[in-house]
Amino acid sequence: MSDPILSVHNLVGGYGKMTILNGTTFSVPSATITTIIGPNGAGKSTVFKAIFGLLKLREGKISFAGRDVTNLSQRALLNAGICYVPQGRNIFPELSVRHNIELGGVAAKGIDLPTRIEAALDLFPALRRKSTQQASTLSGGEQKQLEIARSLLLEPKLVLIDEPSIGLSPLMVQQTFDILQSLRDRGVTILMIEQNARSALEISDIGIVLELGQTRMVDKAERILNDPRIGQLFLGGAMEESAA
Ligand SMILES: Nc1ncnc2c1ncn2[C@@H]1O[C@H](COP(=O)(O)OP(=O)(O)OP(=O)(O)O)[C@@H](O)[C@H]1O
Repeated sequence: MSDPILSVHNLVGGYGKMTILNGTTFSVPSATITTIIGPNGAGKSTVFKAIFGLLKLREGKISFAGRDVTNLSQRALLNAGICYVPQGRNIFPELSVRHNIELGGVAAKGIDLPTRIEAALDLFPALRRKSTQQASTLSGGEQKQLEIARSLLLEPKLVLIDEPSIGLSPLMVQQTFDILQSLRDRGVTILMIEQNARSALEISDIGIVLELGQTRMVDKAERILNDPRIGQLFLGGAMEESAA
């Protein structure tokens, strides 16, 4: 496995007096898909907020591409090559598909925006077909693809993507995961959070199990998939259910 592009070490932080991250530590190898799984409330989204500078840490260190990026601003993190696709729908419904993609790059100086938009559309044939339509007319899966396309305009090295499969049909989930795999094959590192644990681990290189703000397991995704303890860790046996 390649060297880590991202390392988080002993992260401690939360909301007000509430501590959510309790010494979270893991590394993400370059050009892999790494998926974080864990029960509701484990702190998965909070880790992403910490990495993307949306949550000030009380302790810990985040290194990216050999550089300390702890508590940097979002602008600085975007410039460093990290982008973040949050949970839920985050598009501008009234604007066209193309215009939504363009917004991913407008703040950047000195980039060839039309070329980057074309490169993003090349990866998403459905978006190309509908590029002049209002984004509100896209299906849920296409809207998620639009968010991913927009996030690529700054040519990130690392994409943080939080539960991309929520609300999507199994076919759209598979299409979205296919896109993540093709990005990985182009050298982009993907760090994903997924409740749809089995499907996500099946396309991942590394799995991380987070519980109560602590890393319980980091291993090859295949080993996590086959680990009998995972069902128990999932409080309700999410893995067992999906395996049934
Ligand atoms: N802005 C906030 N203010 C206060 N508490 C919050 C905030 N965001 C999250 N929390 C709390 O922090 C804890 C961890 O939340 P987080 O969203 O990181 O968990 P998660 O593992 O991503 O869960 P899920 O799988 O349900 O999305 C939860 O108890 C949640 O209620």
